[in-house]
Amino acid sequence: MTTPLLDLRDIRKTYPSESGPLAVLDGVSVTLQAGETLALTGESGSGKSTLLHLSGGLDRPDSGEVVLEGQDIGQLDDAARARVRRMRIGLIFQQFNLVPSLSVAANIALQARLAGKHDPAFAADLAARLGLGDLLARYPEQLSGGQQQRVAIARALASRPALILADEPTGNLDEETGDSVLTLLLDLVAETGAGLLMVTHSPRLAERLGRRVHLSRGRLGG
Ligand SMILES: Nc1ncnc2c1ncn2[C@@H]1O[C@H](COP(=O)(O)OP(=O)(O)OP(=O)(O)O)[C@@H](O)[C@H]1O
Repeated sequence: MTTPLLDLRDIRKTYPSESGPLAVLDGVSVTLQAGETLALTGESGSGKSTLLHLSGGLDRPDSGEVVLEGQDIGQLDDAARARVRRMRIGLIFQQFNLVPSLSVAANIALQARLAGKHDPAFAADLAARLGLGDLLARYPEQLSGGQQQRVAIARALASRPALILADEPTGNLDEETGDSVLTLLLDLVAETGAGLLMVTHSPRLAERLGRRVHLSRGRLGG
């Protein structure tokens, strides 16, 4: 059997709250193979972003394993997890986290450069496909929210990640642009053999991915 790209095993995560510990994830297990696309749905506050953060090694579970390409990244220290993230993962979060002092072109190239994988032709192709070709010399503050979101997507993809983690990646785009950006994401997953775990509130968008799981009361259902 091939090693899964991402294997979440019995993940538990609790946050402190005024009314005592809040068990956000209460035994979550799911597997993603390379080349697969998985939609994660669930009500607001159900723990979708928490699960995405754990999958990307931005946080650690209280218990359970986050196994990326055979390695339990929950066991790694912060520096080692940051390295795995830089080299293997593309993050597209709701806060775009663009660097204000860098141009669009430099923002797009940033992670790929840090990973030693910058490919100018690929970066330019991504920018063009995301409709950013005329904006490369601008700075993030000179962009609309939807344009910033597309820069964040280009940056995440430019390093050719094995795993793409996306939190409402088309949330700031109108329906038509969102649909074409999702098409691009799916095309790139198909072209590069990456895996995609995508949070969405939209059943219509979730329907376009290969598999769907729903998070409710700390557990995953189909
Ligand atoms: N750092 C934190 N400290 C305490 N509680 C937190 C923390 N992060 C998240 N929570 C709580 O955990 C629960 C799950 O949050 P999370 O952001 O994962 O949900 P979500 O499903 O992504 O929500 P949304 O769809 O609204 O983005 C919420 O009740 C939230 O208030």
